[in-house]
Amino acid sequence: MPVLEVRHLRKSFGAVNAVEDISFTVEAGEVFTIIGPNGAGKTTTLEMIEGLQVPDSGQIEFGELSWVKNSEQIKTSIGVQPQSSALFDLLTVEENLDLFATFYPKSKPASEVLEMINLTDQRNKQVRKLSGGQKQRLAIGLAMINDPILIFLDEPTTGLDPQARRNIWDIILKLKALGKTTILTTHYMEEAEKLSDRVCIVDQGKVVTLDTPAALIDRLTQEREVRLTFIDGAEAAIETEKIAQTQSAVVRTSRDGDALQLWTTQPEETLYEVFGFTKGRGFRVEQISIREMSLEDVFIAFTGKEWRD
Ligand SMILES: Nc1ncnc2c1ncn2[C@@H]1O[C@H](COP(=O)(O)OP(=O)(O)OP(=O)(O)O)[C@@H](O)[C@H]1O
Repeated sequence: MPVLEVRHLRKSFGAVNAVEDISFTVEAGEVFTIIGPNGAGKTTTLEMIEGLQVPDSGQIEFGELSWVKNSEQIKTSIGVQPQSSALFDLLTVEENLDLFATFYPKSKPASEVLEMINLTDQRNKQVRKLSGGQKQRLAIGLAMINDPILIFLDEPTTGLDPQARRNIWDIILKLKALGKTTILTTHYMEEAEKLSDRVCIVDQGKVVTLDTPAALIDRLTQEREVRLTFIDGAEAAIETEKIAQTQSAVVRTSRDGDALQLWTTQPEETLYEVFGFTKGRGFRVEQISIREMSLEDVFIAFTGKEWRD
């Protein structure tokens, strides 16, 4: 049974249709990521699900529970890390956790949460003295103090350096290992691709597509881009391009000096042919790379917009 089911959500602010029609289900234990351009309606969608905004229409169900009938039960079983977290700067890390624990009838021991977010050594430090990454880890810790089954992380890594981002990824993976369900929004495509079981792309308040990262990429194209450069210069590239163009798997080619790009639906076959030819002619290949299509290519294909990083 899904832990969350959202059907035909709508929300307008005056003339702005922030959310036009959003439906999806989230299964237990998955990392479900919502991505989309600025203003696509991601935060409004999350806030409606989190009970912070009332939808104009549509249904939100947590298993058998709904906000209308079971708000207290839902509040104890979800954890929310909003985009801008309210941490108490003059309290220590542990005092923040202890304080948040008092908001719930049942909570996890602070020491367990500190371990999860890797802040045990900083437990007695005032929040104002923490780094940006540490503050963000604490914000996630506060979202898990009530031991929720479903955790919402709204852009948890925005503005962090690569190492601090990876530390947050570790927490998300630990939550997954514990069987928790995470709903994530992010502006980092690499993050969506690495962490998510499924990705939901929203644009202009609607779901554009929803699937596993691998399936989304596969659906977009079976092509791979092969790049070759030659030690023997442009002549080798020109001759190899001619041979490549005779193959049915090669969809198109492009050449710039001694660099050749091939787009092929069967990279392995294409490479056998190409190397058979270059070996026979004595052309030496200097570099070769094969690029898979990425989630970023999918995003651009579905929304027509460049990704902002
Ligand atoms: N309280 C509000 N009053 C008026 N308009 C709002 C309000 N909240 C959101 N909007 C508008 O609704 C649209 C969707 O906003 P939302 O914050 O949900 O998008 P988002 O996908 O989360 O964007 P971002 O990636 O920039 O955070 C935007 O046009 C936004 O300006």
